[in-house]
Amino acid sequence: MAKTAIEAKNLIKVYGSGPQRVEVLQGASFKIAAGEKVAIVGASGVGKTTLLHILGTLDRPDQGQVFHFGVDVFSLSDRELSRFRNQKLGFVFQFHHLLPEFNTLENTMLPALIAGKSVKEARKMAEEILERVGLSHRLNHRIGELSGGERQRVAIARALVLNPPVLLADEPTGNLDVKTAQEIVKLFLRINQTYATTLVVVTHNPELATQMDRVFGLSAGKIIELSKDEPWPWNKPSKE
Ligand SMILES: Nc1ncnc2c1ncn2[C@@H]1O[C@H](COP(=O)(O)OP(=O)(O)OP(=O)(O)O)[C@@H](O)[C@H]1O
Repeated sequence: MAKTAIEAKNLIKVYGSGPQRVEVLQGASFKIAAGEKVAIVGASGVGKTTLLHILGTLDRPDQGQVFHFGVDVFSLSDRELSRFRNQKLGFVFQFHHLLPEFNTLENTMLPALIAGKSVKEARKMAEEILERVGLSHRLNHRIGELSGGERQRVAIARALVLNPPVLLADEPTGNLDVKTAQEIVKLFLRINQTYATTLVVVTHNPELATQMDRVFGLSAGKIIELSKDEPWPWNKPSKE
């Protein structure tokens, strides 16, 4: 059986207090195998981004644990955690968060430089992954000179430059037209096949969600595994 890449145990996360109190996660637990592709879906505001940030150690749960390949990540020191995030996780955000004053190549090199690679090594790694995502002809373009789909591909290349075992993506097709979104879906599938990268994708896009191995629904603070063939609970027609 495949190794467990990510295990979430009884995650609890509450924002605010008094009337502002929102119990976002109320005991979310699940396991994701190494090399698996999982979508997280759910109604707007239900807590998907919060959950993804906790899985990616960008935010901490109030209670519960997250293990990446058996490592209890929130038991690491801040320094160890930064290193872990840089080397073991790739992030793709809805609004790509690229640095506009730098070009495609420089943006992609950045995680490798932070990891201590030489400029020469970082450049080679960035060029390789940019070729993989079909951007070899845009290396010297600044971010503002790229299309939405190209920017998202730079963001994916940057997330993958150190070949992390886990890629976390938040609405990666959210701002793209249908055709460009389909290209990004294909790219994710190719990356998963080529590098056996474990993929966790938060999305409202059914086309992306149903291409994953499993679909997790976040509802009332808990994770339920959904069948890909039935309408998801919040999409069911109302009985009235
Ligand atoms: N820093 C915060 N302080 C207080 N409340 C917050 C904070 N971050 C998120 N929330 C609240 O927690 C809930 C979950 O937010 P989250 O962004 O995780 O939802 P989501 O499922 O990703 O939503 P969407 O699909 O609309 O992007 C929302 O009700 C939101 O208003």
